[in-house]
Amino acid sequence: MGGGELPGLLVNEIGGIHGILHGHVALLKKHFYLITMKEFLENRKHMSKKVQAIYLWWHKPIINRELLQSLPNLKVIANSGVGMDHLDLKLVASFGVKMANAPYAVSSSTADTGMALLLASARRLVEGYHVATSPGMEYSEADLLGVEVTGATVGIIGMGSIGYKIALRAKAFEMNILYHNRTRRKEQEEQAVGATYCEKIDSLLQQADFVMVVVSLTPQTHKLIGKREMELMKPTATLINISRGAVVDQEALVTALQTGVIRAAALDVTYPEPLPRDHTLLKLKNVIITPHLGIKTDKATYMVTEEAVENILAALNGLPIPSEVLPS
Ligand SMILES: O=CC(=O)O
Repeated sequence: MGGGELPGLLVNEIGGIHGILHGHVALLKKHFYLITMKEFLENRKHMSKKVQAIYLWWHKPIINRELLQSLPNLKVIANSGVGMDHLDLKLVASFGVKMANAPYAVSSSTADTGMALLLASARRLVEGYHVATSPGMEYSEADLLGVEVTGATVGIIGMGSIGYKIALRAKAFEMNILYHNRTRRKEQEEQAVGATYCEKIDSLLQQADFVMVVVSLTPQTHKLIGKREMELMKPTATLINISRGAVVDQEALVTALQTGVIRAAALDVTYPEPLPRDHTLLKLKNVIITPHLGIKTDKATYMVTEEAVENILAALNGLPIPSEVLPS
């Protein structure tokens, strides 16, 4: 069995779709005795006492009451990303277990995903790809006319670390920047990226050519962007969502895209993920969808593991957890 004195870390699997990447195993093994869910389930009695921490990779393993009840020595659950909507925070806290996310590691790569979608939609990259790779395909010049990004207005909803990095990038593209956030950023921070605060989301929606949704999914932000909000947007505006699918009312979005209420959408997140094969969103020409590419770069995924290691070690040593998440 092995494991020595190292604290036991439960992970869903190594490799595969829901498993930590092989390149991270050495880093984790330096600090922890790794236990996969398969090993745990095969030898539950022995393993359950060893587990002191869980590392969630893409929402796995699934944390429920039964699992929490079976882990008497569990002290902390560390997430490999920033969004914690997949976890019942109150339930976990009721077991005296701490939680942490990884906001620093993900901010640049996720902001890049947002900008990539903005540019791809503005300049009709996907339609252009189909034209270029289908010789003989009929199209008119007008079919590929895009929207000029320079001088356009981006409205960022959610100005946390990812939103701020989007503003930095938008500034480099000479865009006008509006933002909405629960709390206003400091004046120096606004000035550094040239961002203007909109206290009301409505005024941002009315002015933006590109609306970028970056908020976390909470009961307060569920379907934050619905029919009413889309109708406030300009008919020439594009909606970009890199947060969670459920922040946007997807039925309302389909109608808005079909009836010209808004120009286009670019979505890295949907509900469910992936969408069923026959979903209308997959058939609309004015939509770009990517499979939750968010943080997925080699560097960012490694950094989330480093951030998780830091968080877990702090929790196990009774020190303040750098990115602790508390139930609200
Ligand atoms: O989706 C990615 C994250 O929550 O960091």
